[in-house]
Amino acid sequence: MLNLGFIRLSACRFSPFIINHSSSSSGFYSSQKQTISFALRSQMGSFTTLSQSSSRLLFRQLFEKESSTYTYLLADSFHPDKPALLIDPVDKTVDRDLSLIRKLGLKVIYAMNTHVHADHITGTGLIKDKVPGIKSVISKASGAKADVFVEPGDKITFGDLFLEVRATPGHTAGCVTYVTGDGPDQPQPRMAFTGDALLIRGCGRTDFQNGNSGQLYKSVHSQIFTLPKETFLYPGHDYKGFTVTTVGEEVLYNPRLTKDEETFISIMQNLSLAYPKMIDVAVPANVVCGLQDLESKPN
Ligand SMILES: N[C@@H](CCC(=O)N[C@@H](CSS)C(=O)NCC(=O)O)C(=O)O
Repeated sequence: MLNLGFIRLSACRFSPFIINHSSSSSGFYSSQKQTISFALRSQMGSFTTLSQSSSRLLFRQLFEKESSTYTYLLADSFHPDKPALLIDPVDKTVDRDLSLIRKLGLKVIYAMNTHVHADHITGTGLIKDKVPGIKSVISKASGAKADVFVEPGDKITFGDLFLEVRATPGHTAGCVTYVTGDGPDQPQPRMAFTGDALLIRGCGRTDFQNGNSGQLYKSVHSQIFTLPKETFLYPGHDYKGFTVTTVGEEVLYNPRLTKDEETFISIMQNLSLAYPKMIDVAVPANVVCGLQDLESKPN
């Protein structure tokens, strides 16, 4: 088990305002530790609280419109270095993302991918060119190049916060979901960055890159649906304008994954989706960290 850092406990401060994540929208700021006291929770896991601690976790959901991809920026804003990471950066929006990171005074230490993408080129290679010392991260099972290879159960630490790695294969063999830490000083409710394993009211397709519908069904059920129902789920894409969901919502309303496994496999076999337009360019680039034209550069 890899632990990429040291986790320290820290004190919490409390500020009395109301936040309702169930109606949150893109770019909303998430919190570090919402207290459970005075909380109202529905069956779907939407969550309203009348008090919360001030924000250790700085969180931004960023969008790349051509591929409808979400990139996520997370940082420990209480730590003196403000260490930050990006999940699933896109080549076309690297300058925007790095400019935001500079403006917020963050030090980005990891550029992470949930999997080898087929529809866009990762921004990781460009970011490595522009940010000295940053480390690229991907799962060992992906077979792609990176500085750090993660496996299920590993922790990725940034300041006093961390992400846990869960294997969610099926869209690709190496797909992982990054979940915020479990513990009193980690953001509550937890947040899971599901890549293309789970989409809002959908899931990743399984018809290329060693996709496997049965594996996707089992991994989502065992690694995502077992999280607390109020856990926020942030997908790698959305094609309908949605931004966030919860475990509770998807367990009730996901039109594919609420079915039994046999029906799910049949649904997936009959999706008849067009192949991603960029697949022949994107996959070869992404297995080398988006650096296919820069082979002399480090990964
Ligand atoms: N039209 C887009 C690709 C759309 C697509 O296939 N999305 C993937 C995730 S990116 S590989 C997917 O799994 N979709 C599932 C679904 O149900 O839509 C393009 O040409 O790039």
